[in-house]
Amino acid sequence: MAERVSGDDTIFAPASGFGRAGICVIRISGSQTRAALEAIAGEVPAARVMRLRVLRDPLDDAALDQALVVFFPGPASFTGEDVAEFHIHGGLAVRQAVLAALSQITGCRPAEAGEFTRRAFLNGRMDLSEVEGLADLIDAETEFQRRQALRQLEGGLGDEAERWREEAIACQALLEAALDFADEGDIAENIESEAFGVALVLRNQIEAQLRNARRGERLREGFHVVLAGPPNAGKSTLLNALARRDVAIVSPIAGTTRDVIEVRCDLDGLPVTIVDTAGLREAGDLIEEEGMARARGQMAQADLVLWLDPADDPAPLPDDLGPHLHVVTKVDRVVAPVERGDIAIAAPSGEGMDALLARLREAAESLFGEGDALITRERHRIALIEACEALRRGCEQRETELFAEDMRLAARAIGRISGRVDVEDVLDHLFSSFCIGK
Ligand SMILES: Nc1nc2c(ncn2[C@@H]2O[C@H](COP(=O)(O)OP(=O)(O)OP(=O)(O)O)[C@@H](O)[C@H]2O)c(=O)[nH]1
Ligand SMILES: [K+]
Ligand SMILES: [Mg+2]
Repeated sequence: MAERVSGDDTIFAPASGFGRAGICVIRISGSQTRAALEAIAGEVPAARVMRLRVLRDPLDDAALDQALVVFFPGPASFTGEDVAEFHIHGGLAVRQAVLAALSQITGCRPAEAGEFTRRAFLNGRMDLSEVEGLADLIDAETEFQRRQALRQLEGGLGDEAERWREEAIACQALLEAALDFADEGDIAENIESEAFGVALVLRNQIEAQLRNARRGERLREGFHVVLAGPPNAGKSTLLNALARRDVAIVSPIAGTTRDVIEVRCDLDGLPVTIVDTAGLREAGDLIEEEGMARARGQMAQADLVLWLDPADDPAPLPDDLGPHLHVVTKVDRVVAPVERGDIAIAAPSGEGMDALLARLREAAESLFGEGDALITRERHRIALIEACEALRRGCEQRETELFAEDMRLAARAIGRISGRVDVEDVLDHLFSSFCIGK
């Protein structure tokens, strides 16, 4: 990532999506925000009140657009700095003209991806877990993802982690007090056993959340369903039916699909990624071999494999299949009722599709489970596992000093969640995942 020119720069960028639209919001943040408002909108409007203004080119005073203008003085703004928004007409030429006008203001430059949010973090307006919640909210594709992201943006994880961190610090303080009273045996012992109790309760609370961790992470990423089976089993036909669009090539030629094709679907709010793969068989050219290797790789990582087994040409289930549903396809091609498998479908006519969807939903729900997970990223999980380890080790120490040191380490590990410690490595990665203007 490029070095930032200077922390004092005033940055600007369109905050709404690209392309032609009714309105485009251009956001400005930094010490030159007032200057930019005066130069382009003619005045600095009262705080947090929208005003209709003609925007003008600061060089020749030519009108650029009619816009709604709003000013958020720092520190009570999104970034903590002076912030303004121009709600201009969303045409490409209008946007270009206003951005060009902003470039002419001394100290103003276009923002990098995530730079507004980075400033909000650095100015203490959001903690790291809230920044992640914001990133997830912008990326949320389904209702469940939206809810989880919003909870995190509102501090669901950050507040809890802060409470845990304070408990660990309180425990460390108790142990240090016990050291001070080391000469008076009873007092020291009582304090130490109180610390022991605090550490134990804390560890139980964190472990309870860790049990939900995979669920939170999987909800962010989506439930992974892999379609597998012999060539011509109807995998691509089923993918197209589930995606409700023509994503993959379907043909009567065995070995049509070679690459892995992924489609993200919304199953009543649950995010599901459906993966189509190359048909598995003995023979094949080099490309087909590679396709089958990829198919096997996908099957190994799947949350659920749908093994497709054509009614008119039975394909036995592989031995080492993990969680799966045995789906008999092309049931319209046989006269006798199908006696094998978990479910029977004919995707082109829609037969059995409602039942298949219900089974998929059941499987996804049992993975995602009930209730709300706080932990949504591997980063959180690793920090909390480390904290639990320090809490456990501390309780087993014979020396009070070592017990206290482990509590300090536990607090430090928990502190990584909100970005109080060791954040630099996370920051660049996280902010670069944002769009420009956020
Ligand atoms: N009659 C009938 N034909 C089907 C059904 N499902 C798929 N087909 C046909 O079966 C053929 C193979 O379907 P595909 O979806 O390409 O099969 P595939 O499993 O993706 O095949 P590969 O990509 O080659 O591994 C196509 O001609 C489909 O139209 C079905 O339920 N009934
Ligand atoms: K085919
Ligand atoms: Mg196919």
